[in-house]
Parts: sequence; structure tokens; C-alpha cells
Amino acid sequence: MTPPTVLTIAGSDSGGGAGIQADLRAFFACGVHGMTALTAVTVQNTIGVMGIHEIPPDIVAAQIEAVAVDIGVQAAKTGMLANADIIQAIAGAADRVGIGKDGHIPFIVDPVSASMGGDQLLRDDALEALRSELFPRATVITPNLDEVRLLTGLDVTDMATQREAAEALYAYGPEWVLVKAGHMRNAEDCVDLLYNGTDFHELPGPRFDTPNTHGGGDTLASAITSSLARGSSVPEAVAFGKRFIVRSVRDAYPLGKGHGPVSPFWRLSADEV
Ligand SMILES: Nc1ncnc2c1ncn2[C@@H]1O[C@H](COP(=O)(O)OP(=O)(O)OP(=O)(O)O)[C@@H](O)[C@H]1O
Ligand SMILES: Cc1ncc(CO)c(N)n1
Repeated sequence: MTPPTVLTIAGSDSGGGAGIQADLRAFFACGVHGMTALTAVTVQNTIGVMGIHEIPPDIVAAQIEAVAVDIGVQAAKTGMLANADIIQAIAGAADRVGIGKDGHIPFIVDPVSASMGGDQLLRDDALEALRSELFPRATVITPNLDEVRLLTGLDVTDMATQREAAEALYAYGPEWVLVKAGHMRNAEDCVDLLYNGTDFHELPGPRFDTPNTHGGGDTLASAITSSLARGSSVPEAVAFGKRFIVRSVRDAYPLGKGHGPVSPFWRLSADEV
């Protein structure tokens, strides 16, 4: 039987840990058919990003439309988007094929701005395009704490400031905001926070002491996307994504001389999360 079909709009990580490679691995482990609209080729390994080749915006839009009209997309997500022109092209293509909260296709916007090592993956002038073009179309946005700081100027250090950040980001128009806590390094646990303008949902989880969390944000967003494609509600899909990422961080493995990737391979031998 044909599995649910999902689309990632993101960059390539030559090291295979993050980006489109992480998304496809998570999609496979979640039992959905993954499709890709490539936005950039990065020259990357576990240590850092040494080069970026950006894909022309019309080619990014054409990839989205090609798979949408033939195969169909049940949920879509974004990762590294590189620049404002690419973001503009994605917004146009999304509207044409019904991706986004005003269309019928759930749309997860992960506002990726830098790699784990701090290398920039989004040009400075593209932050405004993310806020104005993609956040109002998003079913869920999934910033980490560095992205929260870039997007809102807020420094999240505890649950109170995490709630404040969720409210500030909600004002940009997404249906839901998920503020991820991975970068709250002084905290004992990893409590992500989901908000829809009225209700706060806390997603508690353990914090593993490991340097190998490369691709963690991509893997979480891909698991959420897969669950939405199966028809789950946003709180159900995010709870699934959290269970999925906890197991994937637990099973992360060392690779190269830098940060190893999280691993969704455990899923292939388990019946359910
Ligand atoms: N050390 C850890 N132990 C357990 N869970 C973690 C750890 N680090 C991050 N997570 C979880 O992984 C998910 C991704 O969080 P994080 O804030 O690190 O995102 P990110 O920075 O976008 O990821 P990436 O590493 O892909 O850039 C969240 O659910 C977070 O709670
Ligand atoms: C291509 C790419 N996308 C996303 C990330 C962030 O995990 C990365 N390091 N590289």
C-alpha cells in the first residue's frame, strides 16, 4: 500500500547527519514516503560548514510543484532555506499547491539559521522573510533558543522566558509555536513548550549528556511532519515527535572528529514509540 507522502524543503549536509539526509532517514523510520525540494548544497562534515551553493529560487519552487501535482503532499516541512529570494519562491509555490495553514496541507517551518558549530545557514536579510512570508503560513514553527534570540531578541533561560518567547513568536501568525529547549544547557531536563495562543503544553524529556545531537532539530520536525501526514492533531504529532527524538538522541553515535548524528534506527526494530 502507498504510504503517506511528505515533503522536505531543505539543504543537503554532505556529512549525512543533518538537513535533507536526516529528514529522509526520519521519514523512512516513520514509515512515510519522503520527497525533497533542495534549497542548497552545503560542504559540511561533523566539524563544520566549509561552503554553500544556493539553488536558484525558481528551481526550488519547481521541485515543490512537480511533486505536489503528480504525487501529492500530505504534510511538508522546511529546514535550511539560505536566502530571502528562496523563501519568497517557497511562499509562492506553497500557495499554488495548498501547503500551509490556509491551504489543506500541514506545514512545519523549522527556522534553521545556523549549524551546531555556529556556521551561518541563513543570510541575515532572510530572517525578515521567514517572519513575514513563512510564519503566517505555518501550522507549527519549531525554533531552537538561538533562533528565538535572533527572531525576537529574547534570551530564554527558564520556563517563564520560554513562555514569553512562545507568545512573542505566536504574534507572527503561525497556528502553533514549539520552543525547543535543547540549548538550555544549565537545565536538568529538556522541556519543549508548545503554544497555540491559548494553551501551553509542556513536553518533558530527559537531557542526555552527549555531544552527538547533530540533526536533532531536523529529526524532530520530520517526525512531527510524518505524524501530521497520518492525520494526527498538532499536540498528538508533537508528542509523537518528542518520544521519537528522545529515543534518537539516546541512540546517537559518534562520527568523525566533531558532533555525531542522532539516530532513528531504533525505530526500525520497534513496533511503536
Ligand atoms: N542532550 C539532549 N538530550 C535529550 N534531548 C535533547 C538533547 N538536545 C536536544 N534535545 C531535544 O532534541 C530536540 C531538538 O532540540 P534542539 O533545541 O537541540 O534543536 P536544534 O538546535 O534545532 O537541533 P539541531 O541540532 O538539529 O540544530 C528537542 O526536542 C530537544 O528537547
Ligand atoms: C544542510 C543543513 N541543514 C540543517 C542543519 C542544522 O541541523 C545543518 N547543519 N545543515
